[in-house]
This record gives sequence, structure tokens and C-alpha cells, in this order.
Amino acid sequence: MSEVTMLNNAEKIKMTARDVKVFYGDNQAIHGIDMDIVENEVIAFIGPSGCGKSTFLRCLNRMNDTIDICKVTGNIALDGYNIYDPALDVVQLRAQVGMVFQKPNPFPKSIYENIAYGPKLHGLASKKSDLDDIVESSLRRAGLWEEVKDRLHQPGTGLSGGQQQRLCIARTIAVSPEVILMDEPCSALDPIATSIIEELIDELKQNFTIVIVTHNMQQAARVSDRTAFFHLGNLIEIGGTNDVFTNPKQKKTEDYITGRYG
Ligand SMILES: Nc1ncnc2c1ncn2[C@@H]1O[C@H](COP(=O)(O)OP(=O)(O)OP(=O)(O)O)[C@@H](O)[C@H]1O
Repeated sequence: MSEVTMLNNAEKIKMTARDVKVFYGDNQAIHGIDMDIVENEVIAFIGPSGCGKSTFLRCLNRMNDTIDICKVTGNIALDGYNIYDPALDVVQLRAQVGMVFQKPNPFPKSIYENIAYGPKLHGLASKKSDLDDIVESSLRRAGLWEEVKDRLHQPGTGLSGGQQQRLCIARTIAVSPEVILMDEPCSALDPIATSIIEELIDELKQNFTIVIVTHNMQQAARVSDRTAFFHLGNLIEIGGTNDVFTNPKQKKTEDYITGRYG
């Protein structure tokens, strides 16, 4: 079953998905999902391993295009514009809909260059001082500036795991995205680094729309406004996080959150 939640009229829809199906060769991983993503919300995708959370997430910035056998059908729009339009510039789309991965993956370059790369590629800074400003403001917004301001020209890979993940978040922010997709961003981090990222997510939602895939139900409950529960490639239930966790409408959701499977 798929379902579009009733939304408050005041809420602006940032992205819509309609009848989205995803195939890996002959294997269908997503079975016709409809979803609205609201501007400036944090929405969490939960569900058992293999249910299609990451596959659906990757549809939202066409990251599945990089997988040869993967085919996506249906419609996904950002601000009403179909992101699967062949005329669309995918590099530009991935700046608007940025992505943070499970394992921090800084470039093998300096901290400064990790942040400066995207703005340079997209022509966002015409002079060095503009680039310096973007680097500083992105690192500040990712809560990393104070820790790295004296070693901007040292390798990003020399930072701790949690710092590297914040560097990757800063790199995503540097190209002024509207939506940030996070695919289990804390699964490689210790509890302290995880709580720093969770606090950061709470701050970032003032400026960005955030979609987060997480295996950790406590994390979904802590960070998200709405939660979507996936099962076997279907969207079973979507609603306010508190409702989904305390008063699920579907038996499958209840079984999952009470630990009966998954
Ligand atoms: N690159 C790929 N090639 C072929 N099949 C894939 C690929 N990626 C995912 N799949 C299949 O698609 C289905 C959904 O996988 P996906 O990784 O999206 O699920 P998930 O809910 O994110 O799982 P997990 O929580 O374990 O990361 C699974 O059956 C998986 O085997």
C-alpha cells in the first residue's frame, strides 16, 4: 500500500514522488511509491534491511543513474519540475539535492579543498575571498569550523570519523542545496559523534529539507518530524514520527517498531 499523508495547507511541498518503481535488471525493488516531502522537514525512512530505503532515497537525486542495471519509472519532481526530464543537468540537480553517505568519504585533498571543490565547479565564487567565505560559512554551519580553522590545509582524511562526516556535510552545504539526502550518516560513528550529527540535523532543517535513511529507530524518533516505513519495496505507512511510533495505523509497522521482525 502506498499513501500520501494529509499535510497542513501551510506546508510547502518540496518534492513529490508518484508511482515510482525501481528495477535492478528483472528484480523489482520499489513497487509504485507515492510520497510528498515537505520543505524544511526532517523525514526519516525506516524499515528492515533490503526493503528499498536506500534505493528510493537514491531516486531523489538520480544517484541510481550510476548503476547500469537500474531502471526508474514514475515521476519525481523538485518544486514541481520533473527531475527525470532528459533536458535536466544532473550535476546541477545533485547540487540542489545533495547527498551524505554512510561512510564519510572526503576527497584525498585538504579540508579547504574538500569544501572549495563544489563551489569552484559550479562557478559560485569569482574570487579567492568569496571562496574563503564559502569555506568558512559551510564549516561553521556544519559545526566544524572551530575544530579545523587552524589546519585548513591539512588532509581531510586526517580528521576523526565524526569530523570527516561533518566535513562531508559542509561539502554538501557549500553548493547551496535545497534538499540533503542522508543515507545512514551515523552508522560508522561512535555515540558522541552520532549525537553531534543529530544536533546538527536539528539546526540544518531551518535552512534545508532533510531526508534520512536510518536503521536506528531511536534515531528516527529523535531527529525526524515525519517517518516513512518501508517493507519489501512498498511504502507501508507515513506520518508524524510520534504517531508512527506510538500509534501506528498498519499492523506491519507495529510489528516492526515493536521488534517482531527486522
Ligand atoms: N546495486 C544493486 N544491484 C542490484 N540489486 C540491488 C542493488 N542495490 C540494491 N539492490 C536490491 O534492491 C533491494 C533494496 O535494497 P536497498 O539497499 O535499497 O534496501 P535498504 O532498505 O536500503 O537496505 P539496507 O537497510 O540493508 O541498506 C534489495 O533486494 C537489494 O538486494
